[in-house]
Parts: sequence; C-alpha cells; structure tokens
Amino acid sequence: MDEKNRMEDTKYFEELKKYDSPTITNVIATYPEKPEFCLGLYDPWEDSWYTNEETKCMYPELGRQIGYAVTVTFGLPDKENDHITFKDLYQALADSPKPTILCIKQDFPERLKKKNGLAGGNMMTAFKSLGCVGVISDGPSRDVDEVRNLGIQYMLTGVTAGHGPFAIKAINTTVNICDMEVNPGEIIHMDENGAVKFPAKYLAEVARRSQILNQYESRKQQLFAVNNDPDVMYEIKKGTYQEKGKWYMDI
Ligand SMILES: O=C([O-])CC(=O)C(=O)O
Ligand SMILES: [Mg+2]
Repeated sequence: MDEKNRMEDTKYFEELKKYDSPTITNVIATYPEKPEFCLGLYDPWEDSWYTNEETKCMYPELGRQIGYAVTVTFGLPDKENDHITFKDLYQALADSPKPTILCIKQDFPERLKKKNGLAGGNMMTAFKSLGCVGVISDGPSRDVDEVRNLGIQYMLTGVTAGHGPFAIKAINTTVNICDMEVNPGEIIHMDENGAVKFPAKYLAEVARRSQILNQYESRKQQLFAVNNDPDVMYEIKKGTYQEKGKWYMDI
C-alpha cells in the first residue's frame, strides 16, 4: 500500500472512532433491508463477521480502537516441527500497515486454553512499539494491571495468572476469533460492545454511511425521548413520523 492510500485510511480511522461498534455492524450487514446506510456485506446471522459474547473488552474506558488485522496462532510446543519464532511475529507486525490489531488464536486443548494466561506486559509492550493498538484473542491472557497503563486495548475471554509452555504455530493465516473470521489486512473496529471486521476497501463507504446512520439514530432517540403516544412512537420506529409535513426519519 502506498503512502497516499495509507494517509487516506488513517483519516477514515479517526472518523470511524467517532462511532461505536454497533453502528459499524449496522452499516456492514445488520440491516440489509436498509440500503440507505447498510452495505449488506455479510449474512447478518450466518456469516462470521463480529465477535460473540465470549471475548470481553478489558479497558472500556480506553474507547474505540481500529486498525489492520495481523493474525497469529499459538499452540502447544512440538520441538520437531516448530520453526516460527517471535522474530517472525515482530516482523509481521512491523511489515503491516499501521495501526495494527493483533488477533491471537489459541489453539490448545480446551482444558489448557481456559488457564492459558498467554500474553502479558512484556508481549504487549513489544507489540505496542511495533504499532499495535489492540489485541483480541479467543482465550485468556494476564498482566491486565500492567497493560492498563500502556493504552493498548485487550479483548479476552478472561484472565488467568499463569501458563505452561507454548509455541507460535502460524502467522497471518485466516483465524476465527469467537466467531469473527479474520483475514490479515482486514479492518477491525472494537470497543466495549465487541469487535467487527470488514475488508479495507470499504473504509470510505463505512465512514460515510456511519455518519448517515448516526444522524438518523440521534434524531430517532430525540423523538422517542419526548413522545409517549404508542401510535406516534410506532411511526417514529418505522421512520415515517411527520412534523409540519416533513419526514424527519426519511433519509
Ligand atoms: O510469559 C509471558 O511471556 C507472558 C507474559 O506474562 C508477558 O508477556 O509479560
Ligand atoms: Mg508478564
């Protein structure tokens, strides 16, 4: 990606941080019957494009983060076959457009995965130095107190204090993180509601449509806040509410 495109993307990242991840999901796929704002990129129920309830945002106060996905898979060591090192992971982060969101797949037997405090203050400091603004994983990690001060987001299924030996199994392959299937280079937007992904080529459209939807929902909530007649409320919900002949909900 050339410098000009990267600058453009960064502009959209700042814009998309104005909106929460439910707004982004609404624009990506949740309302296919609303083409005014919804791109309809996925089947909202059946495709794997946002995280389920299993992964939780550790630092809601940090707000929204957005970046390019880099993926890594960890598993149990197998000395004969393991050849990928942390240097390869650092290099992948260094080579990716920035900022990055590192998606960590934990490919362990379930019993061990539940007690795998995989990443911590050392790893997260190194990742941050390489341009990473968030880590999302389908398992636990640790050092949440240390990492809090770094200003880098952690999305995890939980927290555990220890771990046993592990090894890197793959870098930049497609991974499934709590029902969000991520390809390297895709955009990930995340906050305390969860994470959602989409292909980078849609950045401008997602930003444009998020603004439309945000205005639409703000207006809808203003009207709901001052109306309590069920008939009127139903008109507001449908987007057919009229005031002085003007269709406020029509976008
Ligand atoms: O043992 C590890 O490498 C995980 C950890 O605590 C850290 O990164 O600080
Ligand atoms: Mg540590």
